[in-house]
Amino acid sequence: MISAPVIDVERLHVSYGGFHAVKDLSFQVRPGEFYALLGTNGAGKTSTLEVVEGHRAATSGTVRVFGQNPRDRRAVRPRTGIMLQESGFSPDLTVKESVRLIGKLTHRTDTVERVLDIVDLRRKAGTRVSQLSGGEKRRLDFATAVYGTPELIFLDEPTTGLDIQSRDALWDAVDKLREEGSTVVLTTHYLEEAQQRADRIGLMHQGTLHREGTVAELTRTLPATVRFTLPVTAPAPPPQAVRQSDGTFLIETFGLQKDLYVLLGWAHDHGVELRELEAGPTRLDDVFRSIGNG
Ligand SMILES: Nc1ncnc2c1ncn2[C@@H]1O[C@H](COP(=O)(O)OP(=O)(O)OP(=O)(O)O)[C@@H](O)[C@H]1O
Repeated sequence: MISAPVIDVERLHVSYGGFHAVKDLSFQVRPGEFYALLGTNGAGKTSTLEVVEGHRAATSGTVRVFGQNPRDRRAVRPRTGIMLQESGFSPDLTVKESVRLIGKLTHRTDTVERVLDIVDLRRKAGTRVSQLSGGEKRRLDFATAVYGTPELIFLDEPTTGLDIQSRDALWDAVDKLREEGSTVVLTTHYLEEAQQRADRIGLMHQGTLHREGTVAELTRTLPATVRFTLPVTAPAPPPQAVRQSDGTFLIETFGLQKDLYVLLGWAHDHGVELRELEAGPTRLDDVFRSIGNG
C-alpha cells in the first residue's frame, strides 16, 4: 500500500498583483522522505513554501499537509517544525526562554535541556538572544525544527552562517530526526548539501517545476567529467581528453569508469603523473547551469 503523501501540492498558483510567481505547480512529498526544493533566484520557492507552511493563501490550486489545509494551524502546526531564515526570537529573551516558548507554541512535548544539547547551546542557556553570534542564532532557529521531534520539518537555508562543525552537527541531528521517521523539506543554495542528502529534488525555475527526481535521475542526461593536468614533457594523452584554454585536460563521458580506466592505464604505461586529477559524476551545479539551455 502506498501511504498518503505528507505534502500534496496540486496546480498551485501564487500571484502578487498581476505577477505570477508560481504557475501550475504540482508535487508531493512522501512520509519519511527528504525532499529538497531548489531553484534559481526568484523561482518561487519561498512563495511556494509560505503556502505549504500555512503563512500565505494560495491564489488558486490545492495544498494539503497531512491531508489538511495548512491554513488550519491547529491541525498542522503541532506536527510541523519550521526553521525559517529568521525565526524572529525576541532579542530580550534568553536562549532557554526562547526554547521554552517554542514548546508552548508548538504544543509538543520535550525537555529544554535535550533541545539545548542537540543545538549545542546549553552553555548559552542564560544568554539573551541579542548577544548571540550569527551562528548561535542560527542554531537557536534550528531548535524550532528539533523541539518535540516533529513529523514534518522545513529547513530554509539551514546552514547559512554556520561553521563546519556546526554544519556537521546540524546534519547529524537531521539524520537522527529522520531515523525517528520525520519528513524533511529543505531549501538551500548549497547544492552539495542537497546532492548528498535528498531522496528527491524538485528544481524550480520561473515559477514552475523545471525538473524533479533523484540526484541520479537529474544528472543522468549530463556527462560525468575527468579533469587533470600533465607535465610539459608528457606525450599526448588519449583522444577522449580535450585540452582546455587554461591548459587542463577534460574528458566528458557517460562511461566514467571505462574512460578513467583507459586514462590511468595510459598514464601507467607512459610513466606519466596525472596532476590535479579529479573525476566524478555530474554535479547538481551542472544541472543548474543547464537550466535555460533546454
Ligand atoms: N510580496 C511580493 N510582492 C511582489 N512580488 C513578490 C513578492 N514576493 C515575491 N515576489 C516575486 O515573486 C518571485 C518569486 O519570489 P520567491 O521569493 O518566491 O522566489 P525564491 O525562489 O524564493 O527566490 P530566491 O532564491 O531568490 O530567494 C520573484 O520574482 C519575486 O520578486
